[in-house]
Formats: sequence, structure tokens, C-alpha cells
Amino acid sequence: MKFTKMHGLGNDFVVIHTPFTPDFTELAALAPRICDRHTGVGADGIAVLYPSSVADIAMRIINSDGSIAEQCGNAMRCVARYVYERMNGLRKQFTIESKIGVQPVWIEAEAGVVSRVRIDMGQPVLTPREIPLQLPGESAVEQTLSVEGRSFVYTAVSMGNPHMVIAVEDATAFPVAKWGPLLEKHPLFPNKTNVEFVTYHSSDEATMRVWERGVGITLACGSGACATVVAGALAGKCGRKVLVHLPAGDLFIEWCEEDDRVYMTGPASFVYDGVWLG
Ligand SMILES: N[C@H](CCC[C@H](N)C(=O)O)C(=O)O
Repeated sequence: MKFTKMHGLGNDFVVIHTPFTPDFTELAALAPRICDRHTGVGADGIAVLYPSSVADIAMRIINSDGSIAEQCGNAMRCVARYVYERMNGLRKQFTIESKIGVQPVWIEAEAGVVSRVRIDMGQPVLTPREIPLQLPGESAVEQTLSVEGRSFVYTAVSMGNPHMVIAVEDATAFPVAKWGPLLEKHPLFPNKTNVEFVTYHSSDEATMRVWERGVGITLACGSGACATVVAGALAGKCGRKVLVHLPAGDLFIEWCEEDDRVYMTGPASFVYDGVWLG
């Protein structure tokens, strides 16, 4: 099976472009083998590109554990660059259909060389029952939960996929591998959740580390960076335009007051083209 390896700030994907709507169940079953970093291609997930009747192209994201996610910001930037350079004659504005709907894309490029990609990541979902989060009431801002005797203050946000955002003293030193898996599977989140550990430096800068649902620690999470800004703004820890620092670079996130939509801007990189021999 032909594929293209790409990454968004080190969150890496096997991009598979098919001329027809694929059998997602079959691909999901293959994901752990394809994504295995020793016996497979190695990636955080599979991004499947296929024709759409409502947008220029459709994309679905499959986590490395085979679970199908609703949204993936870094994969969206990768497939947007793929479409721009290989499919649409360098048209800089187009749309991608994801599980949450049609998402507009803007390519920043000079003479065909892409510098950054901007994605409309849609409106955040904040009511617990829609995140989903088993919490009564209408707000999931600065709630408290406990795991193994330690309590955490979190804000839950959905960008189509669920996120638990936790402010910490120093995100770069936080034991993500210890607490991430426990929080990912917390019973309050019936669909599990991505978990972001964030240090808010100022109104327009933050540092984020992440434990991703269905993957584990990744170098970056685009939808997580969006959730980080929404959660921080709701909790009064940052503004609506924030540079989010990740190990391999930065994402610029804007939660627009006028349309309530979150815009994410950042890089996307090709690595190589290959054939998976199964
Ligand atoms: N693991 C995520 C999907 C990938 C999201 C992330 N890679 C991004 O860039 O948004 C989930 O199950 O919701």
C-alpha cells in the first residue's frame, strides 16, 4: 500500500490517499501494525484522504491504537499541504471535510514553497454532555477530579474530540507518562479524552505537553493546542490569541470573538513516499 509520511511539529502520520471511500474498519484494524515504530512504518496515526461531495477532499484520522478520532489539527495541516502541492495546482484556499464538518484551509506559501498552513478548527464545544463528560450542569471550567489520591483542576473542551486541559507549574517537567494514561481513561469521560498539561506564561504565550487519546505522548497536538487556548481564556489564564510552544516548534491559535471559531496556524512537513508491504 502506497503512503506518504508527513508530520506536524513531530506529530507524525501515514497519509493514505485513496480514489474511493475506504473501508475504515479494515484500515483501523491495520493501524497498530502500520503505526508500530519497530515492525511497521511508525507513526502516531493514519490520515486517510478520499473524495468528498461537500468539500475539495475528505480526511479521516485513525489513531495508532486503531480508534477513529473526530478531529486532528496536525494531520489537517499535513493533508492540506499534500493537497496544495500534489492535487490542486497550488490553489491556496480550499476545504477539507472531516468528521466535524467542512473545514476551510489557507496555505501560506511563496513561489510554491509552503511556510505555514492555517486551519479553521471550528467552534469549541463547552457543555459537559456534548464533550462528553459525565458532569452535571453547563460548565466544565476549572473542575476538580482525583486519580490515585492526587486531585487535578481541569477544564474540559471538545474541538470535535475531547480534551482535558490542566494548568501546571512547569509543563516541560511534568510527569506526563505517569498521569496521562490514568486521566485519559478517567470514568468521567465515557469516550476517554486527550490530556494537555499547560503552563500559561502570559496572555499570549503558553507551553503545552500532551498525552493523546489512543496514542500516548506525542510531540504536538493541534486540537489540543486549540483546547488549551479556549480553556485558558475561559479560566482567565490567557487571552484569545496565543503562541503555544511545543517541543518541535510553535502553533499560533486564535479563538475569534466574532465567529467563535478557533483558527490554528503552523507548519506541515513531508518526510518520504513509501510502500507498506504488510
Ligand atoms: N488522538 C486524538 C486524535 C489526534 C489529535 C491530534 N494529533 C491533533 O493534532 O489534533 C484523539 O483521539 O482525539
